[in-house]
Amino acid sequence: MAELPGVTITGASGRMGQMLIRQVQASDRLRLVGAVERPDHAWVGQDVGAAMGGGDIGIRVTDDAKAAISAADAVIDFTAPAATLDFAAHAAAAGAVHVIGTTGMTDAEIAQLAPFAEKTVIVRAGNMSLGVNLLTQLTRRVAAALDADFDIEIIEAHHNRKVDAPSGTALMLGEAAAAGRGVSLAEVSDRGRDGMTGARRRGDIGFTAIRGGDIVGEHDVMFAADGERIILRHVASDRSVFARGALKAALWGIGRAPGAYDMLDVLGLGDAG
Ligand SMILES: NC(=O)C1=CN([C@@H]2O[C@H](COP(=O)(O)OP(=O)(O)OC[C@H]3O[C@@H](n4cnc5c(N)ncnc54)[C@H](OP(=O)(O)O)[C@@H]3O)[C@@H](O)[C@H]2O)C=CC1
Ligand SMILES: O=C(O)C1=N[C@H](C(=O)O)C[C@H](O)C1
Repeated sequence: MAELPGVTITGASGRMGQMLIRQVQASDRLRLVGAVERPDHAWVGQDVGAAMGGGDIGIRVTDDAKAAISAADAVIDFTAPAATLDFAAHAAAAGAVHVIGTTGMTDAEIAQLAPFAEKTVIVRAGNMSLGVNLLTQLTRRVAAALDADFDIEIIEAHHNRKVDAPSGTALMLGEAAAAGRGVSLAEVSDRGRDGMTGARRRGDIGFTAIRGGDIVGEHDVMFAADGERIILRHVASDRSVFARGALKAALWGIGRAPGAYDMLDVLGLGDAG
């Protein structure tokens, strides 16, 4: 019987890294072949199952990302922007599918991925859940149906360890709303209100970030007009929704032509806007 496709997980000790390892171990379609952490991390050299508090699973955490990615058909990467760019170079050289969940990347960092997407499949999304990707399509439709009498506000809430704001999901939703309105998000984005801001500019898309406790990820898209409001909401209560999407993306990408893709491609939602 042919071996299952092998997957390497970067940022193995992280919140998402551990969730991804559990999901790959539970999968009957993928097998874990690598677990990467940064040099000097306490987990390096340990069996990743034991490091996570369980029994040995036969995969040692390594700081040799190049070797671990070369040994895999796909790498699933929820880490940090600089690390993701390093892993992209290794994935492109090895022809491994690179599933990127990392958020907080600047436009310049995202642009640096383009040459790697000529060599391998990159699937990148600020949120890998089915629900949020569907919500982007709903947001786009509602924004297209309403004029700028409806102020669009995106409110996101996350745990107190999150380092980037607005969340990657909030930005996806902002892009969807802007696309629905036929405007550029860069031109209408209002991210930082503090002090004497002046009245709200008609047509702006506003962002608010809440950080607290162990909130997994919550996003509201509010369309507020005089006398009425529409609120589209997604609540993630378990990180497995992101991990399951990432595994789906890895499987979808294996054997596909190189290119830059997102979860709408993976989920077949691309034409629903
Ligand atoms: N797209 C999506 O669906 C989702 C995206 N995310 C995003 O995923 C990212 C990670 O989130 P989360 O798991 O909560 O964060 P964590 O901080 O818990 O995990 C990040 C992990 O990446 C590791 N890391 C950072 N740099 C390197 C490196 N150079 N080499 C190897 N490992 C490295 C960190 O190690 P160390 O601790 O030593 O720094 C840590 O283990 C964030 O950008 C988050 O926004 C999260 C959930 C869903
Ligand atoms: O950091 C997180 O936790 C999350 N990050 C993603 C984002 O920035 O939108 C996705 C999810 O909301 C959880």
